[in-house]
Amino acid sequence: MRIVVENVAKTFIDSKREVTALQNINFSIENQEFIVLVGPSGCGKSTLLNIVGGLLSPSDGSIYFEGTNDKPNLAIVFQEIALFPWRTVFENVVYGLEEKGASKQEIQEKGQHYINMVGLNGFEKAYPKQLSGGMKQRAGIARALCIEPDLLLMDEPFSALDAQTRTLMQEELLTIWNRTKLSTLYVTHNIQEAVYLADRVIVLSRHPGTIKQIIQIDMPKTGRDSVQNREQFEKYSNQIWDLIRHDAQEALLEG
Ligand SMILES: Nc1ncnc2c1ncn2[C@@H]1O[C@H](COP(=O)(O)OP(=O)(O)OP(=O)(O)O)[C@@H](O)[C@H]1O
Repeated sequence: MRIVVENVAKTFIDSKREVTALQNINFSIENQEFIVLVGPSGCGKSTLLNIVGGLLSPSDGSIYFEGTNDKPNLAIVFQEIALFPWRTVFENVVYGLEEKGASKQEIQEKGQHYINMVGLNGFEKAYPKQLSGGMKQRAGIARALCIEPDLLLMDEPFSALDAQTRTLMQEELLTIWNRTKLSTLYVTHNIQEAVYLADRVIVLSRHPGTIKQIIQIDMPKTGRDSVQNREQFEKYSNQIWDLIRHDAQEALLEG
């Protein structure tokens, strides 16, 4: 499936003011592509992700899902994973499958498969309150993977985690992606995370949010952070930071 975002704009209107959060947004997500949206605070990253995910409607423009006649299957992972506290890890992970009316056998097999994939085997019967932040995030990812979505949407999924857990989760996400090759739209503030994960990075500018540049990361999907690749990794990181710096400074001053 290919996703086309065409001329999307979004204006929020409330009693006090009108905010044009996005304007003239055009890009595609090719089948099995990992796209990362980066940009300073308030540039409209989450708004765009929510529009592609169908949680918000655009004020203008359209999203097309090419190559499918059915309603596309989308899964979203947020920064704060909302697990059902009264359900075990396993029951949380298979929630979407149950909703779809999957058979008992399918629920059992897929649930276990994705729990194993995110490294939560042994914790199937644990409840969310017994899990660390990183483990909750893994459970949320397994829940999203379990419905085998056409598109995985992730909005700063690791930003509430400590730096070391975050690095490990990035590595695991890449391993999972190499196995599943799911088309993914991923939002982050973090430039290194973007260069580490993306096939293409979309850099947004703010007020209103428009696409400043789309950068193809021409590096193999494994070992990007290795010593041999350091120079190229830094080249991409610097290129993106140069595009964002001015807007980020403005965002800082505006608070
Ligand atoms: N429901 C809303 N009502 C009014 N304005 C909104 C609403 N949601 C977002 N905005 C505004 O739209 C702009 C983009 O917000 P959005 O949250 O998408 O940015 P972001 O890039 O994800 O920011 P951050 O990185 O800080 O999470 C901001 O100016 C924000 O204040």
